Amino acid sequence: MASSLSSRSILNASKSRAAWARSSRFSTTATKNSALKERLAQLIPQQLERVKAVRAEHGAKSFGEVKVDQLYGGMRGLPALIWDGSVLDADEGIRFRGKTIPECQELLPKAPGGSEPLPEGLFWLLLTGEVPTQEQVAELSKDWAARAAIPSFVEELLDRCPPTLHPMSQFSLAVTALNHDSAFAKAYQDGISKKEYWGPTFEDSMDLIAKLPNIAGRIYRNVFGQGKLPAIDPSKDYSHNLATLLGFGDNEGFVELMRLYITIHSDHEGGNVSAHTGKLVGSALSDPFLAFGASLNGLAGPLHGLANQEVLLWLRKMQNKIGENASDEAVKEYVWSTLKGGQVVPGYGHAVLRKTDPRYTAQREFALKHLPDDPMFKLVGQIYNLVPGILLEAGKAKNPWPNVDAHSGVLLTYYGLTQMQFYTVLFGVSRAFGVAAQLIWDRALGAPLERPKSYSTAAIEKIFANK
Ligand SMILES: CC(=O)SCCNC(=O)CCNC(=O)[C@H](O)C(C)(C)COP(=O)(O)OP(=O)(O)OC[C@H]1O[C@@H](n2cnc3c(N)ncnc32)[C@H](O)[C@@H]1OP(=O)(O)O
Ligand SMILES: O=C([O-])CC(=O)C(=O)O
Repeated sequence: MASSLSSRSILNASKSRAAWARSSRFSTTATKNSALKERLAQLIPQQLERVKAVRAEHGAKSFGEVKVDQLYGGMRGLPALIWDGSVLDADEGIRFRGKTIPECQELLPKAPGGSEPLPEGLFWLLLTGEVPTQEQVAELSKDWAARAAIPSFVEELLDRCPPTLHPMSQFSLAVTALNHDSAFAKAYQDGISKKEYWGPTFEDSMDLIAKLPNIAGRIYRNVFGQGKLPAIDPSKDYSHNLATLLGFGDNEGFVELMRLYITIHSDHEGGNVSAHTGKLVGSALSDPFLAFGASLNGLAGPLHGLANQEVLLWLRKMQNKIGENASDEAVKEYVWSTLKGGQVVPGYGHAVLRKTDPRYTAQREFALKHLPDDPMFKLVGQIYNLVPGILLEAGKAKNPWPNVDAHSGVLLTYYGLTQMQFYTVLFGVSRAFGVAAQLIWDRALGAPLERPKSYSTAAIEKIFANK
């Protein structure tokens, strides 16, 4: 009785959802059989065979020992996940499907007149391992523009948020609410076969990425009072549209920055907080909106994506305290006072990297080209010359070098996007690319529910009592 009641209420809910969708102005007009989806459909059987072969040959082999310290120490270095889009080397930094950032900058298609890679191409690369053609990338831009509208209830939800609610909380709320129209959730309720999971996951992922500029733009304009949101232009690329929705579409430098920014922040292998959270939540067959909403809540932490906001706050506080054009001695003293106050120097250190983050270097090169004389850029350079030495002297941080977040805020500030509380939203727009690509593959390869084993301290004491 209870189960028939609950299935009736699920049925009613899905009927009213369908009625709502018909009545709302939301509709997906995108190409359903895109070239990207067709290419994936060709690649999936090959990858299934490849994984089967790897497991048959190596499945029973050990990957090394696990130390008790790793359980207490945030699982550093623990081999625990499969993530195909990118791999992080401690010294060299990230490679997207085997390609470094400079290689991606060289090989991926560009906008006419532009010199930074289009993130559409990066998404294609993350998903297929292949560099797309200009035409394939242009089709993706059009597809995303066609899917960009957000349901009116999500617009209302955002419009009702108090401007004091952090932009990342608003972002996560809106992305989670997109689950209302999830193709995967609907297909699951309709009894889709496991073998078909990847199809609606692909559609949801494409919708997710496509709708992020409208969500980000609406949050920005609501919170910072920047006027009415313009429409998406189907003839423009994703980054150009994002820039337009934020009010910077006429600034070609900012548009180029968005292309670079979204490309380099997209993916950082699978163990970082936002990527792993998305994969974990997706493993329960929560749809991509629920999974990526969870990713965003992780990205919103100050030790992860929020560090780009923290860097700017820290720089501003420094300037208030010691003035602009401060001497090296004054900057050093300020850095030491941060450490002595028991705080971290934001933008420095990393859980895996042991050298300067190549994403930092890519942004520095962008700055050298577009804003070489900017005083904040010069301050970032001054800090780069001083902080690693101080962190080494302090003796705790395993990596004294800057990460991606040490540089991004200064570039945004230069172009007039000065509201630092918004910075992590842009990181989130980009991170959707990497998380979505892996969610699609996880469903295509039948990745199981994640459920590692945990231990209590008492259990560890007992295990090693007589050893
Ligand atoms: C996109 C990204 O997520 S990139 C990272 C963004 N985050 C930041 O920039 C925040 C500043 N950096 C940090 O807090 C750290 O370096 C993290 C969180 C990124 C990495 O953490 P871990 O892997 O634990 O670093 P590590 O093993 O080097 O930490 C050892 C000690 O050095 C400290 N440490 C590490 N980096 C810093 C730093 N930038 N400033 C001060 N202390 C630091 C740690 O807090 C830790 O102290 P504890 O022993 O008192 O707990
Ligand atoms: O790799 C990490 O742990 C953090 C990071 O730089 C990212 O997620 O971009």
